Amino acid sequence: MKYILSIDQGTTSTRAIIFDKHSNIVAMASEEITQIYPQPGWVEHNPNQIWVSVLAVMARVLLEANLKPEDIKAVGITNQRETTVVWDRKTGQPVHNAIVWQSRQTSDICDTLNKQGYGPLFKSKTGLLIDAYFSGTKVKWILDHVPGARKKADNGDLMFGTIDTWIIYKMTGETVHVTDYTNASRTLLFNIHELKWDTEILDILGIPASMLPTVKSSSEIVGYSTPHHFFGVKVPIAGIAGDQQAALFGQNCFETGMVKNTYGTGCFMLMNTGYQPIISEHGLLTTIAWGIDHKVTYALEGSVFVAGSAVQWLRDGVKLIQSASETEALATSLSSNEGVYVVPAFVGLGTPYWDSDARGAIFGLTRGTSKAHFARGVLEAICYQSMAVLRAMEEDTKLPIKSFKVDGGATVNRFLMQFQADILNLRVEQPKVLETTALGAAYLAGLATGYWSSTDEIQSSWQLKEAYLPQMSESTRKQLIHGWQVAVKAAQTFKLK
Ligand SMILES: Nc1ncnc2c1ncn2[C@@H]1O[C@H](COP(=O)(O)OP(=O)(O)O)[C@@H](O)[C@H]1O
Ligand SMILES: O=P(O)(O)OC[C@H](O)CO
Repeated sequence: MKYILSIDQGTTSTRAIIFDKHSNIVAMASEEITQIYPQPGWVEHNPNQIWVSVLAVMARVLLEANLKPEDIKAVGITNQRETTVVWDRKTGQPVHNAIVWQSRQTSDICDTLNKQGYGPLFKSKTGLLIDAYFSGTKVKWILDHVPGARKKADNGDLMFGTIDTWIIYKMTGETVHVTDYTNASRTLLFNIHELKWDTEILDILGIPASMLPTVKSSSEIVGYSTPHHFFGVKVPIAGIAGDQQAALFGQNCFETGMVKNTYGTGCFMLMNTGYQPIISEHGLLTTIAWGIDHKVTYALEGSVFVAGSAVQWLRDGVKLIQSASETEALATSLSSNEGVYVVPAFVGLGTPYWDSDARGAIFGLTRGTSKAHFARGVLEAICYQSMAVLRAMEEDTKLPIKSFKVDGGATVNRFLMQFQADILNLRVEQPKVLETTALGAAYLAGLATGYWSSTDEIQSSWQLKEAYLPQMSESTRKQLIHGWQVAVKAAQTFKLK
């Protein structure tokens, strides 16, 4: 019997997971990644540490599963998106740390580009906003700031990659320089309509095309590990996708109108919008869901910046609780929010509000307000914010929501899931395998190598753990949503400058 090994290189850790043909997890290994904060607002990783962590978790997961390297049919790779590595073609060594997606060090470059009026051009070509989040300005920053980098780049001596590209380059003995459609679509350099690197944008940012990887399908053999890097065996690397897109695939959102929402530090929501890109009028990003057999499926994406991190704030900031799981009992100890709303706009508000100056607020306090109201308010806020993203998707696409599937660490909270179903008035589906990101990459690799024959076969092994059904009356739902909208508006009007 053969297995698929997925590498999930995330912001805080690198994981390797082995799956069997029935989508079961056979074994898992993970390793933390050091967060480097050179200046306030900057976040970097050491690319060599990332690569070593990949080697380590691959070895440990095989050991854990008691499998031989020969038992692995194919490897799938999924990764934190947008994070940028630039390295020297001759030495294979990075010229700078990886600049992480969260890092704001290129916000000045973005401000300038926005002031120059480039926003609409970039959006129409890439589906994205000009923001420090995406890779393009990070590459420019490295070329502008690392001594000698620009000259080397002009001579064709530098290579750029997102984390998938970097891992594959290393795994193939520094021979293969590729990425896939999903990761390319997060760089701000890729034309999502023409499906090629955009020369006009490259010129504006001063990035030579010679640095860029070849863009491949998300499900095809892009190369083989050198035996040296996979314990004596040559194994095909057959699936690549950015982590949110991999989760969409792992959740089997194969049809238009299917949505997944991941509840972690923040929430990432993606909706399959089919074969045509939809440019949002409500602050959503247009992105590539996957490309298979050179046919591309698109998605709309929206994010809630503060979700589980507001629960962490209850625990570590105001110290009202000792563990995240306490919030569930606290929230259910009340029969309603009793008019208390928490707006956790700690870093501004994302989709569809887009108000970076907004700050958090709590409304409706009375002498009877207790920590239960705070806990309930925080959990409710995650659901109201997710609702706002979903409503934006509905308005942009005019599509009915075919399914709403959830994953991520906070989905263990049953109050949260039930309240989400109630507020959306929608069935909320939680899968048995919550490692949907790694599973998505495994599916992509397995499809390319005949391990699974089709998405139909995959669908037959996808298992539902629990479906939360809406139970709230229409009038209560309306009243609660109205309260939230008033609270958000009030939070947005509180500006000290
Ligand atoms: N029982 C719970 N109730 C509410 N939130 C929770 C619970 N357990 C974990 N969380 C939140 O989920 C987040 C962790 O989820 P995870 O998917 O691991 O996040 P990430 O991948 O973003 O690090 C944390 O922010 C934590 O506060
Ligand atoms: O590493 P994660 O799971 O926090 O995901 C990061 C996202 O891909 C950033 O866009």
